[in-house]
Amino acid sequence: NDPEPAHLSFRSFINALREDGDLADIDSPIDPNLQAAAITRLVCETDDKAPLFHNIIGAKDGLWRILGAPGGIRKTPGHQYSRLARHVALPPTASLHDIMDKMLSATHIPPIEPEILSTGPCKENSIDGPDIDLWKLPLPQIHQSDGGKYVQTFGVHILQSPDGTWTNWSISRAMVSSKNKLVSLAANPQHIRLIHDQWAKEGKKEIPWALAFGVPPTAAMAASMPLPEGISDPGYVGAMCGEPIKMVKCDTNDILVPANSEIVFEGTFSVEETASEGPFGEMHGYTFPGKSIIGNVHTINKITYRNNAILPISSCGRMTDETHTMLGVLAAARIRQVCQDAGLPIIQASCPWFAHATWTVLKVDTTKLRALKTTGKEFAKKVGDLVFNVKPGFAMHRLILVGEDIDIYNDKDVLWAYTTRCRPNLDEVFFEEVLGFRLIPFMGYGNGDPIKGGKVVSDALLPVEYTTGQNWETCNFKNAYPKSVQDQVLKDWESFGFAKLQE
Ligand SMILES: CC1=C(C(=O)O)[C@@H]2CC(C)(C)c3c(C)c(C)cc4c3N2[C@@]12C(=O)NC(=O)N=C2N4C[C@H](O)[C@H](O)[C@H](O)COP(=O)(O)O
Ligand SMILES: [K+]
Repeated sequence: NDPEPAHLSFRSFINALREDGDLADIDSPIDPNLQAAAITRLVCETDDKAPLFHNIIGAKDGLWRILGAPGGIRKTPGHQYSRLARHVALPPTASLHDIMDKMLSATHIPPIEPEILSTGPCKENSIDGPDIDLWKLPLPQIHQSDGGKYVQTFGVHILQSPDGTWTNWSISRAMVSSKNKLVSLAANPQHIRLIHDQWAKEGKKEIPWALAFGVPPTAAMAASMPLPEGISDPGYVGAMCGEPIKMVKCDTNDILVPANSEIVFEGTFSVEETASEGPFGEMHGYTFPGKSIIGNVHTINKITYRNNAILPISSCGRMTDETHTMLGVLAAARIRQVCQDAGLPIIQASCPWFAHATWTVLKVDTTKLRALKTTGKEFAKKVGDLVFNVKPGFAMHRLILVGEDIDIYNDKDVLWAYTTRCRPNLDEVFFEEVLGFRLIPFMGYGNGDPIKGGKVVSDALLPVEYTTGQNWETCNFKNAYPKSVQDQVLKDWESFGFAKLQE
């Protein structure tokens, strides 16, 4: 057991899940080829416990056990987001808004730089360059039609800008392309691509790189969040936690990795060497068999790992997995922050699971909105011009604006407002000149330009909310009857034979 708390140690996090009754310890022999990911996939589709596979077929010398669905949601009422909450030291009852607030909490405070230790648990075992043969490891096959073994679906890529002033953590998929190489998806506008291009401009051939698996959970959350360019994740996470993250230096380069990482791949990210990447079962729920693209190659020069190391995996696809609960939610969180920093009256943001991280719902403070003396058309254009031109907005293709009466974390509320208050076309502002997200099927496999346009701000605020405020009575039990009638109905409810009401 690690001395650090759950948000600072992957092992403590797993113990916390077990204490929450949110972990399935599986000792049966499980095949890393499809079986582990298939169990994880069904866990994601049924919101069940995170599976910890202790007996992976082919594992040896401590490589490896597998944890699935590290960022999944639960069906336990009031504890739906407890697995995410444990990532950021919040109680199991935390709401998505609380989790987003925590992840944004270091936005305007100084960083706390990491503490560099001489060694750590990630150094307990190692495999040196000439002995590295990834094919001998129990590599997971995540989906049957993936173009290769995606060993990387929840590790954190660590790269630095050429001048070393910026350290970036990010999650990006990577599959094994040879016995000591991976090939990753590193596309614009992601920072992994940006930093790659910075080194290319300096004429460098190989970029010092590390890929750390089983990092402190807060680090995995930051790696999944689009922080502003130049903001180093380690210092941001330190500021969020109120204490420095403990790091150690790689043996074969100067990259720092979290000291208690489960597994570390040390090596270089190639400026020029490419290989075929994909297809992969992606965040929007599709695999297009046989469709691969060109990815960039990472060469592994050394592997270090903890005793009985655990490889975390994300078996992503249809809702609900880490590409929705972390990629989507944390992009929405940053969109809220960007709007607030620009002085827009946005008080909350959400990323409904059914939209597979392509929609962000923005709750507007309509009192402040009315003070702007603006119209829906103008306001929608202002929001879109801002959000669709900054990195946090790149994956989102629809923004929906709603007023205070809508609980944006409740799908029924969001769809009620969208379907009844936003007149198609007239109440929508379209954006065809902004960066689009190729991975969405209507983009990459659609009718138009795969990486440009196809975005919209749907204004689900009625005109009266821009002038004098809501002038309607919602026709539901809570708003269409006097309190005395509601109280009587609730008092008699079960005695009339009706089922106990959910709180
Ligand atoms: C789009 C992505 C994936 C896909 O759908 O295949 C793939 C799936 C997996 C690995 C499961 C996955 C998980 C589990 C999580 C949590 C996030 C992602 C991914 N993968 C992708 C990827 O392969 N390429 C990519 O560009 N961004 C991805 N993100 C999102 C990024 O992490 C996020 O945008 C960060 O903000 C990036 O950091 P900065 O650049 O902002 O510093
Ligand atoms: K990041």
